[in-house]
Amino acid sequence: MTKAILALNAGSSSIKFAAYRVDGDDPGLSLICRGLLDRHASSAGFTIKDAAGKILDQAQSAPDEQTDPISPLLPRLQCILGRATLIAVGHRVVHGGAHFSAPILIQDDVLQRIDTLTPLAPLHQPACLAPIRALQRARPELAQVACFDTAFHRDMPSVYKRLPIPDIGDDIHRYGFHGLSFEYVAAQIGDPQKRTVIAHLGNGSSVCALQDGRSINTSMGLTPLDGLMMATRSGAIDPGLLLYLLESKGLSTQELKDLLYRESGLVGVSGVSSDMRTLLSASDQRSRLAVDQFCARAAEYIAVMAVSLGGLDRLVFTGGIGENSSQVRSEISYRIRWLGIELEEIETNDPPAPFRAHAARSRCRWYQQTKKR
Ligand SMILES: Nc1ncnc2c1ncn2[C@@H]1O[C@H](COP(=O)(O)OP(=O)(O)O)[C@@H](O)[C@H]1O
Ligand SMILES: CC(=O)OP(=O)(O)O
Ligand SMILES: [Mg+2]
Repeated sequence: MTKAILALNAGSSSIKFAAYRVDGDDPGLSLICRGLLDRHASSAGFTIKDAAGKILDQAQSAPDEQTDPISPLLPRLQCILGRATLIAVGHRVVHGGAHFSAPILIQDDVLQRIDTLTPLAPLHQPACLAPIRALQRARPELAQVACFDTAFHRDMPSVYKRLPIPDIGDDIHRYGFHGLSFEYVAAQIGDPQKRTVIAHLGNGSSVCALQDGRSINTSMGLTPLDGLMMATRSGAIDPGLLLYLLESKGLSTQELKDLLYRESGLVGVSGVSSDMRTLLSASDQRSRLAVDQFCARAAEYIAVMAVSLGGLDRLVFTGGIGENSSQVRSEISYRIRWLGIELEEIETNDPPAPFRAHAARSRCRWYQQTKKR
């Protein structure tokens, strides 16, 4: 029997997935297909491509992703898998809280614990849980495994992990997110002795400082609301503003949550869109300001990470914006040119695919993860 496994990454604006054939007993994996289910209103739909990038299946309108994002895709996926039998699914789960710092087989108690973390990641935990529950109903025989974004940051030193507040609970500290992405990039680029900052710029954005291949600091904290300005999230903001809005402007907790998680960031400043593609092609002042602010905040946090590392040897861009927008990469790099880095695009096979190096006239090397959808 040919076996296959599915990897699912439920992000805040998309679900990405990839199916792999499990080859032999010594588990080698070969990519069968990969896909993207886009939740943006302007580009909603899904695409499935084979390993060479050829489109195998496509539809314009996204399935009802809130209630059941994945079941409508299953028969289409099975068609592509042919006679290969799907045996397991690995899920990216954004918050692992204090309980989970390694992948775990999902059983009812695990599911409940993941759900209790919803207040700490309200855009993400429900988006991660929906496909897990849908697959439990549709394919109860499948093994489902949760892999946590927070796990990569578990050994951050106390100076960056601790929140500067009194002790109010062992589980209240900075966690950091996008860990699966950072871990993958770290493995791909090698040379762990280099002081490296990875900028994951997507619908959610964060940066990570890597020393000896491990996370020592990152811009997100207890929740994925901290740090950089994002598509719909404010990022770090004066905590006094929150008290003022609650006390003096009469906002309810729900209104405040919506404001910070869904109505701020690129969409809040531009008043137009949360999608960087739309803003880059717009010419109005507010869209321009939103892009400038996004780049300025990203540059500021890269500099913060460089302080944690005591310098910077290498900067890596990844995520939907980081991979695809040379304009954003250039604008950010211009703002941190004083760190002694210049952006010069060169193509090289070193480091290995899927990275393309941008390098390196002075002390820093730049990488871009190439499009592989
Ligand atoms: N060519 C592009 N230029 C600029 N931004 C892009 C481009 N392609 C995708 N993006 C941005 O990437 C974002 C999605 O990032 P991604 O990391 O894929 O999302 P998620 O956080 O949901 O996983 C989109 O909202 C869009 O703004
Ligand atoms: C943690 C986070 O912000 O994830 P995403 O980029 O998928 O929104
Ligand atoms: Mg993402």
